[in-house]
Amino acid sequence: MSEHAARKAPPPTPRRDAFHLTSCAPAAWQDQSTALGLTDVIYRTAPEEGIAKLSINRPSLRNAFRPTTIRELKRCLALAQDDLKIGVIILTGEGDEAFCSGGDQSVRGEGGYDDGSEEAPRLTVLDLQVQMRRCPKPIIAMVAGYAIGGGHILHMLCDLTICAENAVFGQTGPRVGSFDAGYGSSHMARLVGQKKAREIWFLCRFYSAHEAQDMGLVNTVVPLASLEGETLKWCRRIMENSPTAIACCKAALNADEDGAAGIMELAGNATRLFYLSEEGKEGRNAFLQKRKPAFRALSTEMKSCAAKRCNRQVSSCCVFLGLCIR
Ligand SMILES: CC(C)(COP(=O)(O)OP(=O)(O)OC[C@H]1O[C@@H](n2cnc3c(N)ncnc32)[C@H](O)[C@@H]1OP(=O)(O)O)[C@@H](O)C(=O)NCCC(=O)NCCSC(=O)CCC(=O)c1ccccc1C(=O)O
Repeated sequence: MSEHAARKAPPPTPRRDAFHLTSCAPAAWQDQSTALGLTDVIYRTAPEEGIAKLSINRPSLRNAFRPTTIRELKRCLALAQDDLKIGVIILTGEGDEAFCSGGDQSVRGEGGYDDGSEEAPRLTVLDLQVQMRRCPKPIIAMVAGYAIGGGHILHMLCDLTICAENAVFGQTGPRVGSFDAGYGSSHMARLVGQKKAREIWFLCRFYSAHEAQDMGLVNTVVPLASLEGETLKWCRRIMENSPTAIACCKAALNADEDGAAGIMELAGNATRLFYLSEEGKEGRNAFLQKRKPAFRALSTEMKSCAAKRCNRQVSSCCVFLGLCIR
């Protein structure tokens, strides 16, 4: 085997990781689009499996988005986020030609995109980007064909990207008089590094699926015919794991890039978990019962020393803080 081929060969799957046994079978999708009155997006769910699929439905325009598309994507993402049965969300485009070719240039007006459906034309895709970052559930981009411009940024903002061999990635902003100075720049640089990010933006070249994988833009490349099966396999594996741990991992991985808003997401998870604790509930109960809270008297008889430094019984607060009061 040549040195190059050896470098390219996928590492053997460790035997104790049964990922290769996870099913690639088609999902039993339920199409919710008609009930929701959608025109630009198809919203499907497989509730038994906990998977939702949002698909941009403008294939004749390579799935370019207009304000209506973004509004529908935001609505469907909110539905998937709030649906307790859903644990993982796929974002894709209808057809094999394109994931998304970015903003629909035919409705690009003076101050933003304007298809007559919004009061004030603006760049509503930025709201969708923030919503994707804040969604506690993993979002997987399933990319066939072109992911270009604002469409490329949407795939980058997904937590994972599974793409077909026919996928093509790139920015065209500086060619068409646009740029994304937000996540489209900072997050790209985190994914591919500063030099490569400058190359992508300054040259507006297109990159193949394997080039994108080598740059760290995508997680895996599969034959087009296997794209949905492989994506479902990743979804099913995620669904086997702890949703709270995954939500906290996502918030943690976003936190440093998202500043105070990122820390807030992570900290919100900590507060929610604290609400579930005896100590958290005691504060609420004491207020409602108009008495002084007895935080330190809680659970002393129930918990043994987590630090295993003594055989004493300690309060839940000491267990959490790792304190051992001798
Ligand atoms: C994607 C292509 C490379 C595909 O090429 P090809 O397969 O040969 O197909 P075509 O014949 O070109 O296209 C078929 C048909 O679709 C129309 N079309 C394709 N893309 C668009 C589009 N983006 N807008 C409108 N129409 C589109 C095309 O005109 C054809 O129509 P016909 O009537 O049949 O002729 C190629 O299509 C291509 O290069 N497309 C343009 C890609 C592009 O430049 N996109 C816009 C980039 S800028 C952007 O997305 C900004 C987005 C935004 O809102 C934003 C703003 C500010 C900050 C951040 C953002 C953000 O993050 O998104």
